[in-house]
Amino acid sequence: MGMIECKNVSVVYNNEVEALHHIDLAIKGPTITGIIGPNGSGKSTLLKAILGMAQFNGEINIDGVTSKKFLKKIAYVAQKSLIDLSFPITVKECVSLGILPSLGLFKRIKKADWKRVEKALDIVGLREQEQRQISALSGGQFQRVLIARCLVQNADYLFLDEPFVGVDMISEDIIIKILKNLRNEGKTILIVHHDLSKVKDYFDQLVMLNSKVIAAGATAEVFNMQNLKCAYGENIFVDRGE
Ligand SMILES: Nc1ncnc2c1ncn2[C@@H]1O[C@H](COP(=O)(O)OP(=O)(O)OP(=O)(O)O)[C@@H](O)[C@H]1O
Repeated sequence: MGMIECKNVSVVYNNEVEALHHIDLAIKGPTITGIIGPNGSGKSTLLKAILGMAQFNGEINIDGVTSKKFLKKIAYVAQKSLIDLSFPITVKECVSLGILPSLGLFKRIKKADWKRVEKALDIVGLREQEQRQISALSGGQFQRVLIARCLVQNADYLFLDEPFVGVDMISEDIIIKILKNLRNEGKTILIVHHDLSKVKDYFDQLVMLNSKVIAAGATAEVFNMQNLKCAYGENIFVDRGE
């Protein structure tokens, strides 16, 4: 239980940008695994490939089964920039969307489900804000709403893309504590992350990317100067014109 395997996975966008190059990985849960690497190194693409949102060559299995059959078991929070905050919906309604994947077509949300929504709002500390519009929240509060939605979904796998960007320290602390609890309950959590200062505190495993896998494994073994230089070496920024 809790094994994500990528075998010889490559992703090429528009026949020209090779975002991932022959990725071989085995991530064993329960874990909070950080995916780090410079801009454009394929971090988001790796999550999207596992989720079936990016076309790939190679093979991706979860618990030994092709990942496409697993989509219901993965809760996913995309990069914040991709989410429409102006959508007119309350905090509580937004969290209740996490119930939909497990709900049959045209079935209504039951009382017990609303209780789960309320419990999730308690955990992220937003119960008192449940009737507010999401557009009125701070970045950190909104990220907590998205975490609450994942809690309601009760997925075995949780993928978060840059969850701490534009998030205040209090929210970040609340979120990381929740994630550590989830890991301790047996979940497998993958986080795309760019702030290297927190890596040792947050992640028990790391995948260091630069289109290829530079290193992967326990944070204590992978997070060293040699690997960092290999992943973040000067040339990559120049090559990509950034
Ligand atoms: N939909 C797309 N179409 C074309 N090219 C894409 C697409 N998505 C990503 N790319 C390119 O693929 C490469 C990897 O992108 P990706 O977003 O996976 O990297 P990243 O490491 O998550 O970057 P960042 O840290 O900037 O978010 C980049 O060169 C990017 O420009």
